[in-house]
Amino acid sequence: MKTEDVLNEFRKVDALLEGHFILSSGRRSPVFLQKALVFSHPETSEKLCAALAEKLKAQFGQIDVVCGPAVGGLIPGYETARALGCRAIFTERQDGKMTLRRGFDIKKGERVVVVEDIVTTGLSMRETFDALNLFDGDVIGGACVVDRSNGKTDVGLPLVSLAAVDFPDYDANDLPTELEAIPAIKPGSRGLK
Ligand SMILES: O=P(O)(O)OC[C@H]1O[C@H](OP(=O)(O)OP(=O)(O)O)[C@H](O)[C@@H]1O
Ligand SMILES: O=C(O)c1cc(=O)[nH]c(=O)[nH]1
Ligand SMILES: [Mg+2]
Repeated sequence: MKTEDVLNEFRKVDALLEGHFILSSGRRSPVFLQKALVFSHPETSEKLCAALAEKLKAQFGQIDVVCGPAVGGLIPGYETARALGCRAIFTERQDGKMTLRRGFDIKKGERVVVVEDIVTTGLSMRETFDALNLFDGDVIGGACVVDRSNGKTDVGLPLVSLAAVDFPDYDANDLPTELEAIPAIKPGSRGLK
């Protein structure tokens, strides 16, 4: 699948939003990919994640465990694991800190990949690597459906993306006038009370 094919899946379900958005990192953007709308269609999720799994196999070879960070990584993580025929686990935030809970374990020698929906600054991916590195097993890399940094983000390990785009984002204290004029909304779950 090409980047345009992936973006078309977002357009089809009106999930390529325009406005003023507060991203997980706190940065602001006039564009937001509302992945939850895309992943509410199981056949679309299956198609996207099967394509991502092919890229993962080509990059990493054997993969034993896929970890999808909650909330956004849950569905793509599970669906990619299904395509790979491996185990699916997830991390979640506990008092804001990305954590592996619920009795999930990673055995020595198991090769683990983190699958995110979206990567922008890569902070969530790095936090997930840190959470997983407290366990046995080898965290070998990451993947995402859309890389909003167009390949520029360094997550510290190899990163595979199904689509790479260059959507603008800004420091909250340095907004263009057209964004300042629109009230900001925060669609993601980081910091939710
Ligand atoms: O690369 P980053 O700058 O970290 O941004 C990407 C992260 O932002 C979103 O999560 P968010 O924390 O908004 O919550 P969600 O998973 O509930 O959407 C998305 O699911 C990624 O995890
Ligand atoms: O950076 C983010 O938080 C982010 C951007 C985006 O387009 N979609 C999303 O779910 N999160
Ligand atoms: Mg997330």
